[in-house]
Amino acid sequence: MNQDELKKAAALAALAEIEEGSIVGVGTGSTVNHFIDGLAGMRDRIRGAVSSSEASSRRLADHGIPLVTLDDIDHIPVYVDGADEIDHGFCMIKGGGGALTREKIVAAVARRFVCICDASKLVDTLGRFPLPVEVIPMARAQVMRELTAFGGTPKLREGFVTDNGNLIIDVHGLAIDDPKGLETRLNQIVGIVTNGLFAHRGADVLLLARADGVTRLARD
Ligand SMILES: O=C(CO)[C@H](O)[C@H](O)COP(=O)(O)O
Repeated sequence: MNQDELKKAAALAALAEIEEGSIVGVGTGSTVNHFIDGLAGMRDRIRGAVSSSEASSRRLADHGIPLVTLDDIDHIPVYVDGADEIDHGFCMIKGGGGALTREKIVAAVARRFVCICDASKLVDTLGRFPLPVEVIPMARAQVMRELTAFGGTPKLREGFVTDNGNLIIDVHGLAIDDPKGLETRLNQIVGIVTNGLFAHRGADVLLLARADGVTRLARD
């Protein structure tokens, strides 16, 4: 199985996590695209979806899945999303697709976060994947100086603008031995909208695809 086939296997396994008649929280990325395609097959059994990006919204709409906004609801039973890295405590780095802010917002409204990954995403320590941060454009130089002081090497994602009209800076070389602490400290930097550490709100369930099948792991 290649990596995309593994992503698809994890994504389709997540369909079993969806509650009948519910609103589904939907993340962003190539793994989630497989999930959306699978969700289309059960669209008559859900009320609709809350999307975390324009790209996912378009794909959901193309499948005829009704879109719901957070103004219309007060909770989501299940949010399904991928990750760039996930550790054994279910803390994640997300934002490789640049949708981290809306992903964090939708995840915050969800009762359960179901993370769908191929096995290459499971790591002992987060940080080999550069940490994305979404930044207000006028603050970019100052934020880069602050991120350098954290010991990382910040690089602007050239030619990329988020769905919110902001920039993404990818921070290379961070040793993330305290994901919750770093998430909190990065949140203090003025000009950063969101950082890609999902540690305080980590995953609750991990569906991890390997060549011999998908394993369901639940947080204690
Ligand atoms: O956080 C994300 C998008 O902002 C994605 O979940 C993450 O980048 C994983 O993407 P893929 O499923 O394409 O490997």
